[in-house]
Amino acid sequence: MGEIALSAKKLNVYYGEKHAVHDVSLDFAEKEVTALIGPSGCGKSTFLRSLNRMNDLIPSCRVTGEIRIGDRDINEGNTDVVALRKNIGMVWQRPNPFHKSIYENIAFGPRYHGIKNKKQLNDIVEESLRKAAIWEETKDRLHKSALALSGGQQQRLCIARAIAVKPEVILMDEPASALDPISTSKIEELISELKQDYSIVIVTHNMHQAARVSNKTAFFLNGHVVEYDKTEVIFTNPSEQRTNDYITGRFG
Ligand SMILES: Nc1ncnc2c1ncn2[C@@H]1O[C@H](COP(=O)(O)OP(=O)(O)OP(=O)(O)O)[C@@H](O)[C@H]1O
Repeated sequence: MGEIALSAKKLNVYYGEKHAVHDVSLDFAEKEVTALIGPSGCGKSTFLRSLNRMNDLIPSCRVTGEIRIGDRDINEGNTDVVALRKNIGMVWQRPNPFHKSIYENIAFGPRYHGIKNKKQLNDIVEESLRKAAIWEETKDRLHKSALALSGGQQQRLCIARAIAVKPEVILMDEPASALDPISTSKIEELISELKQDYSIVIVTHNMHQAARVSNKTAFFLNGHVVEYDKTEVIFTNPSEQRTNDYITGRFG
């Protein structure tokens, strides 16, 4: 494994009395894609959201354990959560562009974080859209509404928006599940490109997708991680019978 970008240690997540994630410890390597798979309700999204403290927004939610990035635990009280979410970006299941122009969707984050220079903002917009493989489709309509883009284009725009603030890690919660097959394959190609620069953690229901895009896979069941290994091992020679049963479609 390369350098560790992000690490969960004995992470537990509760919604009131409901214990949704049990004692999960996982290391995510720099510049690798890690897929989180498992049946509906097994805690994948809850775990993913805890990696940049998105669960803080849910009043009943309580988290124990550590999430380490570098030498810091993000669950410490003095964490700057805005800076944290700049460093660990998020792409959601449904594309959620702001009701603004394509340009403003991308420039918003860098501007919020203090970049005012117009040329610098222009460069960031172009670079982010290029990296998200949507520059050619948008360069002549940068000041038109982002909502006029197709769903697949909107999702690539949302990826560009996440990239624009220069994160180290990008979290993706089923980023292609609302898209058609062509848009899905564009997102998958993009993920393969992006891992040259970022660590990516992706929740997916689609096992073919996990097998295609990820280096490592964690199999979740009832809030526990049953098995975590190289993706090829999980899909061809898992150690646990429950992993084998899941990937061969016996349940879930
Ligand atoms: N906001 C919430 N309040 C209360 N319980 C919740 C909340 N969100 C999730 N849960 C519960 O926590 C458990 C884990 O849910 P989670 O959404 O993390 O699973 P998942 O594996 O991502 O499922 P899916 O694949 O269907 O999205 C489930 O039992 C779910 O009902």
